[in-house]
Amino acid sequence: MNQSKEQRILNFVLQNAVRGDPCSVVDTIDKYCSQKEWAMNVGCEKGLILDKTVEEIKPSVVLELGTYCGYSAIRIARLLKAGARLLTVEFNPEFAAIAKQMIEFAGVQDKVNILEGPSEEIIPQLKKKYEVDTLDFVFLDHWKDRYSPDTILLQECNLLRKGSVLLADNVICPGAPEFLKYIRNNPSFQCTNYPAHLEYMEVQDAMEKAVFLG
Ligand SMILES: O=C(NCCCCCn1ccc2cnccc21)c1cc(-c2ccc(F)cc2)cc(O)c1O
Ligand SMILES: [Mg+2]
Repeated sequence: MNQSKEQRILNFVLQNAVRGDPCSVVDTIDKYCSQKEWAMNVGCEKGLILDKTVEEIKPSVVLELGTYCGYSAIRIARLLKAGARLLTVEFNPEFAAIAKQMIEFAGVQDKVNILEGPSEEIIPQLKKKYEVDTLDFVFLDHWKDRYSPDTILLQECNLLRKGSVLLADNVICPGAPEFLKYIRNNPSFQCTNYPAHLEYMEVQDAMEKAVFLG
């Protein structure tokens, strides 16, 4: 049975990156996906916006929606302080299996917990099953039409506190118009837009940051 694109990306990392070095894994994925096969990693340009947001917040508890191959999970985890943890949600079992191997190869597995399933099922379990009190940082990178319902669900589940930061990928391409409408008209959020390019392409995209005001 021929390999998936995600398996090819993992194999390229296993053969070309440095085990235990998260930056080399990130750079190797970017090299493969810019030169050989496009893939929906957040990429290096938007990845820098993600890095700066994480470094600013210094979060203890992070939720990522949309693991894919683990690229952004590795970017986030490499910047987390000792004892901080990342919970990342992936509903595609093949992607979750690839991400697990990628995260282990990068050496950040002690900071990362991959939760398999749809966000609408996982989010209500975070407090009791995953011992989360509140979330310091949420990276939204899953189905674009789930960004606003899941933001509402996070509030309903009391998972946000004054100062919790949401960062959403792809608000221009593929786009998340309903999310932008919801979040920018909601007085409980302070929004900032970060124009950028779609990963590995000369196509306009942007990230949206939203700080929960409580
Ligand atoms: O679709 C994107 N991502 C989501 C993938 C599916 C997530 C499924 N999933 C994961 C966890 C989870 C939990 N609950 C429910 C569902 C869940 C995406 C697409 C593009 C893109 C594609 C083509 C193109 F021409 C231009 C741009 C670029 C990106 O950066 C993207 O992120
Ligand atoms: Mg994305």
